[in-house]
Amino acid sequence: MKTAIATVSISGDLREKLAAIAAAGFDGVEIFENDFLAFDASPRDVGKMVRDHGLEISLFQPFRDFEGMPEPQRSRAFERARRKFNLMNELGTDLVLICSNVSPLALGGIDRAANDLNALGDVAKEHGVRIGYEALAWGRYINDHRDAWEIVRRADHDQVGLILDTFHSLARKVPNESIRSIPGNKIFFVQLADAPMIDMDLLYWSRHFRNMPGEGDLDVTGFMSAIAATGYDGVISLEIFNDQFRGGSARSISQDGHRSLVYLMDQVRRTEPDIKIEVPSMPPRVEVEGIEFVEFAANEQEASELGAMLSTLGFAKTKRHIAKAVDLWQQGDIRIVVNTDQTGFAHSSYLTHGTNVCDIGLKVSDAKATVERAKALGAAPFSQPVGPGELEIPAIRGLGGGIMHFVDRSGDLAKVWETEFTPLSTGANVINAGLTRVDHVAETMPYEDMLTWLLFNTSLFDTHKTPMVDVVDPAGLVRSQAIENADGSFRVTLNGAENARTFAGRFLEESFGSPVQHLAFECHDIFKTVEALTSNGFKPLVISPNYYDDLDARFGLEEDRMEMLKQRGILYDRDDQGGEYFQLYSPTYAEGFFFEIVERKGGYSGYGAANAQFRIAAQKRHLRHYAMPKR
Ligand SMILES: O=C(O)c1ccc(O)c(O)c1
Ligand SMILES: [Mg+2]
Repeated sequence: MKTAIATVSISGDLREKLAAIAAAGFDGVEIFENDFLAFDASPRDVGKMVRDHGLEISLFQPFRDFEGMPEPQRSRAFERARRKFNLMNELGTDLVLICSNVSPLALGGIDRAANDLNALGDVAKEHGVRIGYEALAWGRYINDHRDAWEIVRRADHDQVGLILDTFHSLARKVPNESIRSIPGNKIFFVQLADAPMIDMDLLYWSRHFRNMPGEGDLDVTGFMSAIAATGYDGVISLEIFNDQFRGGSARSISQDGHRSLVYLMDQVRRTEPDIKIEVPSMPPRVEVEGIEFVEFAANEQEASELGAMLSTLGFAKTKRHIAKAVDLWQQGDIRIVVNTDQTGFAHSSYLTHGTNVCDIGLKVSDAKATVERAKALGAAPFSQPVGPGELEIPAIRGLGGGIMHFVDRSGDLAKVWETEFTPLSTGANVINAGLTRVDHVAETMPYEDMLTWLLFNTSLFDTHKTPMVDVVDPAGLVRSQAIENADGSFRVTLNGAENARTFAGRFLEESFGSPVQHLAFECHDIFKTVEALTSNGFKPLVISPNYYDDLDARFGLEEDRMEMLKQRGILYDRDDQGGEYFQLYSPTYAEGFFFEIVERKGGYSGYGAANAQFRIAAQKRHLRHYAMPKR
């Protein structure tokens, strides 16, 4: 499998783009003509620059409005093509993409187009180049790969083949199965892009909203499986027109691109086991069974404030690490680790971000295999020296500067809490509040990084994404999307902040990019839980009475029930099947970190999106009214 990416897909000038593309591990590039035109080096020098980066020019594109023109435009188009073939010779590439004609002058007619391509095939042969014909979804007459293939078939020329682009085919819902009858050697090139399902003009959708395979909603895997079935063994190339990518980090977008291709081909291999697909073998997507622990990095002072908050939530400090200043707090199946050690990763995380979640431990089916798959997908393994009596726990670097550890049921790893920790005599008079497990981990990132997070999580773990929802903060929009496994034992919400004045954006800025902004714990009887919390001295976030008036209007709850919610500051939601969701929020801590307590009833599977706006407004009021702990 040879991989490539079009230069349009990422930001920078041509030199910056090439450096990022090479670093991400691609074999080649599609030179988008405008990137070449805007660059001030000769075609020969550009060709050399590409090869000096260890890349090849897999394709030159696009050549527009060629087939089916009347005279004199037809002759002009041939002349134009000759000029570009000369340019390709100098660049050192032998394949050009001709996209279907969009000109109002075009005459149409399948045989006319086939004849033109056949005649151009002769010219191409003189120059030692090949032509690939692609149907644009908005082409004037040709906008379906089945018609483009018919033209290529009738052109019947060795130099003329078909280029398939997932976007054009899937956006128009052309069945993937139609690809299987095309001979693989007549497919000259394959371009891949995904896109979110939005009802929009095709051209606008294509030019602004494409994203990497796996980041959108199109069946790119089905498409690629059909391609694989034709015997195609050429380049697979990303051609992504995306507004955020154009302005994003060239390095990280290129890395995502490479990850998306490895992930895609791994999926294809699993759905088409009989087809030979060259992709490094790797373990399948990892089954996550739950969250084993969440670790905070802190200093002594802030650890005691955090501890006070945990106590009001009903956690007990149960264990201390055998060698380090690391405490374990527990309630139900929840483990919170508070690390104030002056050495190691947690300490450097504290120095960078202040008190923050620096590490998340996941319970997985196979911890070693998780790291192996992560490495195959381009993630970095993590390790630090282990002291006497400590275990080597498989780990990787996550996004946003944190790390992730993986434990499974096998051998020593299952006993890490007994091996590395010694029990403390708690004695404290904290009342257990009935919190049973981590319901979800909520991560905040700049909006333009959301897809990176989405791909990272869904390519590594056996999870799916939920539809994106808009959350209105008084200062701007926050987009929110969840990643979950099938039984809900692993849920992460991604919250993309559009600006730094939103509650989420402010947290990111103040914490220097620390991603985990809140932890939500599950309980099974929120009213009982509140009783225990109150005895522990917990003070919930204060919600506006207006919220409860509206709640009453919307759901018509019984009066006492309504009063109970209002008195206790509990937010409420109900789905169409009658499933119910109860949410209670802690005050904010430090730079806007907080805890949430939720109860799900009757199969409610969402996150209370309808309540988020009112919760955020309350949190912002809280930030204004109460002095935050200073450091
Ligand atoms: O948007 C376009 O014009 C355009 C050009 C070339 C392509 O390969 C393509 O898929 C789209
Ligand atoms: Mg294309």
